[in-house]
Amino acid sequence: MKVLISDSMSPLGEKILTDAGLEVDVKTGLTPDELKEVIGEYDGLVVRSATKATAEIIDAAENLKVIGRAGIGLDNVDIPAASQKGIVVMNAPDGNATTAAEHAIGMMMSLSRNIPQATASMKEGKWEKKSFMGRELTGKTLGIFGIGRIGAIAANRAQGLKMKVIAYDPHMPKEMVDKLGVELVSVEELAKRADYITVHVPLTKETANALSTEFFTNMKKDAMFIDCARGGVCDEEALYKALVDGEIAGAALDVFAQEPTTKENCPLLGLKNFICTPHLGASTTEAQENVATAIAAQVAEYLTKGVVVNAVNVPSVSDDVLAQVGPYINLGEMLGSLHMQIAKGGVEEVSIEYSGELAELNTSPVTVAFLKGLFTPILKDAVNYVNAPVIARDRGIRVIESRSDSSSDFVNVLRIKVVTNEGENVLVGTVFGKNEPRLVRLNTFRLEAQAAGPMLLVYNNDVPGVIGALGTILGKNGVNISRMTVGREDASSQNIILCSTDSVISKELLEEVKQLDNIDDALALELV
Ligand SMILES: NC(=O)C1=CN([C@@H]2O[C@H](COP(=O)(O)OP(=O)(O)OC[C@H]3O[C@@H](n4cnc5c(N)ncnc54)[C@H](O)[C@@H]3O)[C@@H](O)[C@H]2O)C=CC1
Ligand SMILES: O=C(O)C(=O)COP(=O)(O)O
Repeated sequence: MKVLISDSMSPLGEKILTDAGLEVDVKTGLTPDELKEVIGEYDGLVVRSATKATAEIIDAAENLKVIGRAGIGLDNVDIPAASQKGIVVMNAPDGNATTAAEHAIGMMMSLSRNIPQATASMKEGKWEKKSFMGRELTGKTLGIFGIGRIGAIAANRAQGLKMKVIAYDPHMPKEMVDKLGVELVSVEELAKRADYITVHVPLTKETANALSTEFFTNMKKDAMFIDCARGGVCDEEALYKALVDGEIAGAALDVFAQEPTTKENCPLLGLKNFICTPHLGASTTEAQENVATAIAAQVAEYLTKGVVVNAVNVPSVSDDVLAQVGPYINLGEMLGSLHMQIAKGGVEEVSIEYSGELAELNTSPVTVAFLKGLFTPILKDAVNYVNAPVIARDRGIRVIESRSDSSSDFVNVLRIKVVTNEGENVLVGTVFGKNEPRLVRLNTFRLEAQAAGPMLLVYNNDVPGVIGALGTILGKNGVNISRMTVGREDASSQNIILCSTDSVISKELLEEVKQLDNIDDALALELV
């Protein structure tokens, strides 16, 4: 079998693949057309972030069985297209965390002491001692936006530099953050108190452009901003304005909305108080050896033995188990994703009840799939079918499983309650036919919904005219409703409406929907 390594990578990865008996070609810098031409020859493709494994490439990949990402982010891989072709997509989410955190600390020091600017000045033949007055880090406050793996390492290193560390992460329980010696604060407090802000969240629906004018205006005028996580989390136009208007003193970016980045597509590059690196967060020998060896071992294991490790689109279970519980794995993952999207506050406890015939099966892969679904909206590519239970444990989330052999209305029922620090939700699902997952209860509302793709969930009063008004406003905004289910609450005048739409509901449209008469609340949901 043949594997193509299409991005620059530690040679240790290639060695692992050839030692496993695979034929390996290393061809970096291929154009999309060149890749499309050769991809048909390969059973495996190993990438970093430069190669774009688009639907078109995947379509041309006649023999491809696995795509391995040496690193975390899978933004460059069309996962639904791969899943549709039965191609396993896997990543190596652990190997570069320390290196990425160190890069953020390096950026903080460079900003504080004007190291890049002073280097450039000396190289121009100048000796500008007075222009580059710096600032000490000791005693200053570092604010961490997203305290997961990398955020926690950055916190630890900053504490070593005698900094006070505060963090904002609405999905992290306070006790876990306390254990790191870090104070958990609101997003406003983070902006207002920190002397330096460093970003360590994935790009999700919730984090896209989350750091914008309001955040920068709340920051101290002499504070500095660092983002080594993902382009698109920080609104680059707002950052530009904040730097020019003196709302903040400096900024450092390693990641950009558009990469590769130039002065033409990113005016920040023209500012003196802005420093940058070309997505170097994971680029150390150590991290590259970690991720290359991990992904090569995973790809070799799959191609030679059929064993799936760290896949984001295929559960790690045998074919026998998959044949029995496969449809419930899809149901579990769907309920997990919906739960996180409707939950308010940080998750503390999950109770999963298996009833009916399902109670007699090996349901542990369903629990894992539920947890993967639960974390995907907030952690994105960092969660997979292997590490989801570990993430739950590390976040102090209690996972309680129970079984009952009776199920009221359906042959099989999966009932899942998620408790957060702000309340709880119950979702009930079942599988119709061979593989048709359905949501049949959302808290007290009974319904029968085929949840998929972009959706709009509306809580409304059960009075005439609501559906008409909703249809009109979506229609006016060019949003087509492909399916609509109304859920009734027993013995009350409340309804829910779940619409599947052909396009994603924008924030602005969602606000308009919320303003309609007799609508109490509305949420834009998405299942990918
Ligand atoms: N520049 C580079 O080369 C590299 C960038 N990265 C990126 O760094 C980021 C962080 O990676 P990890 O720490 O491994 O991920 P992680 O999944 O361990 O942590 C992410 C944290 O963000 C939190 N979060 C999610 N939504 C949030 C929100 N709306 N507000 C505040 N916090 C929120 C989560 O609860 C979680 O604790 C990812 O985007 C990853 O792709 C990772 C490696 C290298
Ligand atoms: O692992 C990640 O998510 C990264 O951002 C690193 O990207 P790279 O492998 O350096 O192209």
